[in-house]
Amino acid sequence: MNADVRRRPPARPVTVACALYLLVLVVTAVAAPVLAPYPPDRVDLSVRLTGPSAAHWLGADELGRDQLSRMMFGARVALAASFEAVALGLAAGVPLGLLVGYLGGWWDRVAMRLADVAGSIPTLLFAFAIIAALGRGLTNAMLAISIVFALNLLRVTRGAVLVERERAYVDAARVLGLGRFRTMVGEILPNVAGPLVVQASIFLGVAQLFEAMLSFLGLGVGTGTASWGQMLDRSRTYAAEQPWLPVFPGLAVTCTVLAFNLLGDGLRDALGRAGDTGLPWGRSRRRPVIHATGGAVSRMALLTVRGLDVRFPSEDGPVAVVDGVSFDVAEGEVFGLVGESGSGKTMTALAVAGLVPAPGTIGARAVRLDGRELTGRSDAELARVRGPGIAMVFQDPWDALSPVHPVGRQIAEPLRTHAGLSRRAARERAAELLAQVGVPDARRRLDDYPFQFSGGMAQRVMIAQALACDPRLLVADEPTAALDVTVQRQVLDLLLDLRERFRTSILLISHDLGVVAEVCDRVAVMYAGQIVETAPASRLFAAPRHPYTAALLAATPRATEQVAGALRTLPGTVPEPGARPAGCRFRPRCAFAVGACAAGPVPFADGARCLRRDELVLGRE
Ligand SMILES: Nc1ncnc2c1ncn2[C@@H]1O[C@H](COP(=O)(O)OP(=O)(O)OP(=O)(O)O)[C@@H](O)[C@H]1O
Repeated sequence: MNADVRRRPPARPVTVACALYLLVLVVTAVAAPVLAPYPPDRVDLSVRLTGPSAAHWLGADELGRDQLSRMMFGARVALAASFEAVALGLAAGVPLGLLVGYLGGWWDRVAMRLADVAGSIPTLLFAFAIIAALGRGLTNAMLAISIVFALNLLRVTRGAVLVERERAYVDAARVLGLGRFRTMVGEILPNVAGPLVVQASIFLGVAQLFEAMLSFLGLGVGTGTASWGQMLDRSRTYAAEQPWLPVFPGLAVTCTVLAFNLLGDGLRDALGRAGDTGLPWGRSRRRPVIHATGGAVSRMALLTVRGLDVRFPSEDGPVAVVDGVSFDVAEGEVFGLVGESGSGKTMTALAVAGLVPAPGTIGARAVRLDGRELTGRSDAELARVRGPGIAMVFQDPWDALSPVHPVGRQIAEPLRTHAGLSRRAARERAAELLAQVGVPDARRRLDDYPFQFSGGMAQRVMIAQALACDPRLLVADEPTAALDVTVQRQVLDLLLDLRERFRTSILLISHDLGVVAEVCDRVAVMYAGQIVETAPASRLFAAPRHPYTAALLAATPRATEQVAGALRTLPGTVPEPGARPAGCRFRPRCAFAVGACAAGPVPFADGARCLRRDELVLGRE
């Protein structure tokens, strides 16, 4: 893996620009008494209603007051009001949301019904009511806005807490004897901080807009104080005489609201990309996703898994849906996982990638990919490994591809995230990948949506996306189950072909024993979360050793026929070494051919033995 692949995704330029703008605004507001060229209230009737000039860069108002100075002091009002409203909203909404989300029950029901009632009243109307009750003034106006914010933040916090409280680390905290307060504040709150930060930054923009509106209506700051809303209000009367008057305060309000909103957007994207969990902040980022349980490991394989467990909490305690699974996948090998539905195949694959859904927990003595230990890594660290190290192809391509984005963008996304490619370079590479997986007219099809592709073609798109960062291991979970037989064959051929070209190892999960017999080098059979037998494909299907494997084969007559077909023994002679058969295109190391490339597990002369259709390997077993 090259150094580029590990780089953090760069922040979007627009987010950086917004952050810079807001920084300049804060500095200007704080240093307004020093930076402003004139006192904000200095009257000079000689320059009354003049436009921008060298002495007054933004012109002067109807009393000859310097517009630039008033704008600078107005920034103080705007920011102070916004921060006041959002701080009050956070102070009331977050603890309440944390409490009702964590405690649930009638606390939750009462709080949410009250929030529903309050939420049904329009914000401005609510503000008018509070101002009518408490009197005019910026503090009262912002108090009204902060109540609305608090209700919104209560909902956001509660929603996030409902997700978090079901996670295993909360159970672990309880087991450790942490009290409710410490669990809520020390464990859950840091994990819900991400969406709250994003929401708060968006509310800062909203508060700014409300401050301007209320001041414009004369309900905010007192008439003497410089504020952008008041400047806009005054400019209405004199706009015909001096059209510049509303331009700068209007621009300031628009830019500031936009900047807060775009900053919130940027933060949401950045936080989402960093963790892939939607709630990536806080302690879970530092918590290991796969817990190491100790033990020795082989150093030979590309993927080594030892003692892998996946547990889900249940009323009777944690249930192991994957129980002490161990296997190796060699470089360039196709390793099959078979077993009945619910035996734990998908969970095994998800656990290897650290993607088991909450509240599942993963434990392993070792999960080593290409020499790198994955146990003990946080979710953010694993997210960086997934694209370049492990990629996944799922059963249903339409489910796994976003329906609202063109496929080109979906293939380019991991390239931009993991490899840090520019938009143009990622698009170029996406076109190459689409062509490599056999999508005709690839460049033109980059702008098509998934629904415009047939099943087989959509599966190819997903394979292209999975291959975008040259993964060392491709996990294919029932990649052909949703496809008809002809297309199945093409997709399997494609996977094998890609394995040959890129030496990608494949962990293939399938119900279809015929497919597994044809394409896998070795196969592990799973039953009730455990691997009961692992063997080379030919041996496993020809002479199953475990009764469950035999029963599995016997229970699927169609597959038995297919397997038998794949392993059919043909009378033949051992050809001369070096004679490469026409049909044997998968493996360079296969130097022999037998008839029409469909030999069985019968030893030939010199110990040669055809272990698979299309393949003859000398002395493999
Ligand atoms: N979110 C979850 N919470 C609790 N148990 C789960 C969850 N997801 C899966 N399981 C359980 O884990 C076990 C293994 O599921 P898994 O999806 O790995 O099976 P599988 O062998 O891949 O089956 P299939 O071939 O039908 O996909 C099943 O008993 C399933 O019910």
